[in-house]
Amino acid sequence: MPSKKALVRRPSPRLAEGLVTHIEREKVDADLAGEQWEAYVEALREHGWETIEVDPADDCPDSVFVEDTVVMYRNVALIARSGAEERREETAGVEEAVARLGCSVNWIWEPGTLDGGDVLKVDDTIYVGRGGRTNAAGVQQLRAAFEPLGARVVAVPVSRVLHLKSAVTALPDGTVVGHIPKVDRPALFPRFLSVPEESGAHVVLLGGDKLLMAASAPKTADLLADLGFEPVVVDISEFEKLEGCVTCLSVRMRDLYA
Ligand SMILES: NC(=O)NCCC[C@H](N)C(=O)O
Repeated sequence: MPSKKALVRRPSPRLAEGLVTHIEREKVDADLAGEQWEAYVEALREHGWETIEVDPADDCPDSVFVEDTVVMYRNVALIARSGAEERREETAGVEEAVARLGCSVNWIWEPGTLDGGDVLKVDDTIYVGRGGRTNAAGVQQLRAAFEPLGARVVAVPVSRVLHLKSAVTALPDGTVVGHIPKVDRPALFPRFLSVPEESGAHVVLLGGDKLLMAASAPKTADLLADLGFEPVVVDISEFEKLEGCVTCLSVRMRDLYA
């Protein structure tokens, strides 16, 4: 049975200073964010995930968005190099955590930039968003790291949102879901389902038909339930104010060689 481990990282006391790029800044309630983070972690645990806390990075406001720091494929952890310089110090603790788990570690190097939020895996196809945070050299380095291991890397333009996974994610059957106004090229995905809300495009596969989703996408939750999936809903409003999604608050590790 595949392992179900997930990296998470406690919010920094400086969370409210996190970056915003495509939306207006709104005041973040740090206490509420802490409660929402605990509930998110609990939802992962309740569905069979062993959560592993990366050492906190209190000086890095965006460190809770741990998914951006590393891309996992099989047993290899590719440490990212964010397109936002402010986020580059976040990787040190993550590197230690993945090494402790026995992963092989590889790195995105200058001049490459890549955020984990730009990488969507659907079986052995790895879609990578070329956008504000991931550049062409980052795409090439991702290819060089993972194609020899059996992946096919498909580059996708991203201009309307922060990351590829802010625009699209995938259901357990591989269908890509996205809110059309935010997706540059829906035709690049072989099976695409349009959803009625922007945050409805963000699903975390918990196992089986269960999908972790944000409370801000009730119509999409209904649509997906009607298609036979089981939405598990968490409120992440304080992270959404910083352009965070359910996907970016953890790194799911399904294929660890352990
Ligand atoms: N993968 C993600 O969706 N990450 C969200 C990162 C939000 C953070 N405020 C940032 O701008 O980097």
